[in-house]
This record gives sequence, structure tokens and C-alpha cells, in this order.
Amino acid sequence: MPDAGGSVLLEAHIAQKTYVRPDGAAMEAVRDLHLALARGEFLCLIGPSGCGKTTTLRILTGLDRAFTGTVTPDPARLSIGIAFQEPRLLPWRTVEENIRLVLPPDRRKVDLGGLIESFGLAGHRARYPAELSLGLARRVSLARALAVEPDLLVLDEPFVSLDAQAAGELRRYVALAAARQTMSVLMVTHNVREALELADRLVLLAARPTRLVEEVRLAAPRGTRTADWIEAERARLAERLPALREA
Ligand SMILES: Nc1ncnc2c1ncn2[C@@H]1O[C@H](COP(=O)(O)OP(=O)(O)OP(=O)(O)O)[C@@H](O)[C@H]1O
Repeated sequence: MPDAGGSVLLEAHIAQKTYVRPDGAAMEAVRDLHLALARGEFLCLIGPSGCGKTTTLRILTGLDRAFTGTVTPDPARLSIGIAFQEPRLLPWRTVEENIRLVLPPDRRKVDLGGLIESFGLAGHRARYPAELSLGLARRVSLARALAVEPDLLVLDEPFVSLDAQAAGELRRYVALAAARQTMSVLMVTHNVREALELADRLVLLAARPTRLVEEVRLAAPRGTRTADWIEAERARLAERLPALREA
């Protein structure tokens, strides 16, 4: 839970989320999961593959409303920027056009120079998605999610399939974005090290039907977390929580 006194941006109780398989059988994905996200907080959801992390994100952001439970306020009342694992850029639009397209009509003509520059994309603004590496395309997708000046930034496995250098670079841009104190970040990952580098709080989820196993609050300021600190913290957590040993 967020600190007492920290104002809550979003609170959810997912009593149950069940999918119906093509053969008609019910498959329970989430059960009795309670989550609250404070303003300015960086929360990481960590859990085994297929446990229901993306499902949880979709419910929290209002993309999936077919569940039992509550999300308060209604996510439609928040400004939410989402960067999916697949960058989902329109191939026939340039980098700059892809970012601009998400803006509401009255902001379509704003100067995006500052945002584009701050994500190291100035030299790429006229390029097309097919000309970009996956790392660059993810960076465009992150800049696009931030262009709407969201209350909440949602990242679904943003570093997966990147080489170490591209992942490290993108992590620095995510940390830069998260430094904006008014924005909350909700990130899904199954990599404990990257969660330890970035998050204020980790929420560990169980295998399907997913529910909360444990919450871990990380007090050390983000900028002070060295590789040694991350490794020591990971080992300490893995000792206490066997499910994290392989993560
Ligand atoms: N539309 C759907 N219809 C039926 N089953 C679904 C649907 N979407 C997801 N599932 C199933 O629900 C479970 C949870 O899926 P979800 O994508 O939320 O898990 P995840 O933790 O994000 O997975 P991963 O780590 O692989 O990204 C999985 O077993 C998945 O196959």
C-alpha cells in the first residue's frame, strides 16, 4: 500500500477475472487482488509467465471491464499513457507523426521538440518505424506514451528482447520519465533486477489465478542503487521468497 498520507491515484480490487476458452471452459486468471497506487509512485508487478500480469494491467487501465470488482476512480477519468511490449507504431507514419497522433485535436500542433530531444530522438524524427531498431522503436513508444502528459504511465515488459546495452539505455529513459514526481508508473516485468533498479515498491504475484504474494517497499533513492546493491537485494529477496530465485 502507498504511504499513509500519500494521495492515492488508483485503487483496485479484482475479486475475480475469468476468461472463457474457445471450448467453453472457464479459466480463472486473477483472484482477490487488491492494489493501490500512490501519486508519483513507481510500482512493479512481478510474477511468473502467464500468471495474469497483462490481464491485471488491462483491468487497471480500463481496457478490460469484464471482471468482478472495482477500480477507483474509473480509469477513463485519468490520463494514461501505455507503452506495450510491441511498440505498435504505424509503419506509414514517421517517428514524429506517430508521437503526434496520440494527442487530442487541440494539442496536435504543439511543439514536440523538447520531448523528442529528451528521448534522444532528434536525429530520428523523420524516420519510419521499419528503419528503427527494437530499442529505438520502444523509445518512440515511450515518448508517445508520455506525450499525453499522463497521470499514469503503464509499461508492459519494456526491456524484454533487448540486448544489454539497449535495455540499459531504455532503463535510463524510463528513470528520467519517472523523475517527474506527479506521474505514477506501473510496470510489469519478470526481471527482478530491473524492478530493483527502478521501482519504489514491488508487488509479487502468484501463479494463475494470480493473487498477491508479498509487497516489498524499496527505500533507497533510485539514483543511489548500484549494481552491488541490486545484487545484494535480489539475493536477500530470493532467500526469503523462493519464487523469485529464477527471476
Ligand atoms: N483473451 C483471452 N482469452 C483466454 N485466455 C486468455 C486471454 N488473455 C489471456 N489469457 C490467458 O490468461 C492467463 C493470463 O494471461 P496474461 O497475459 O495476463 O499473463 P502474463 O502474466 O501477462 O503473461 P506473460 O508473462 O507471458 O506476459 C494466461 O494463461 C493466458 O493464456
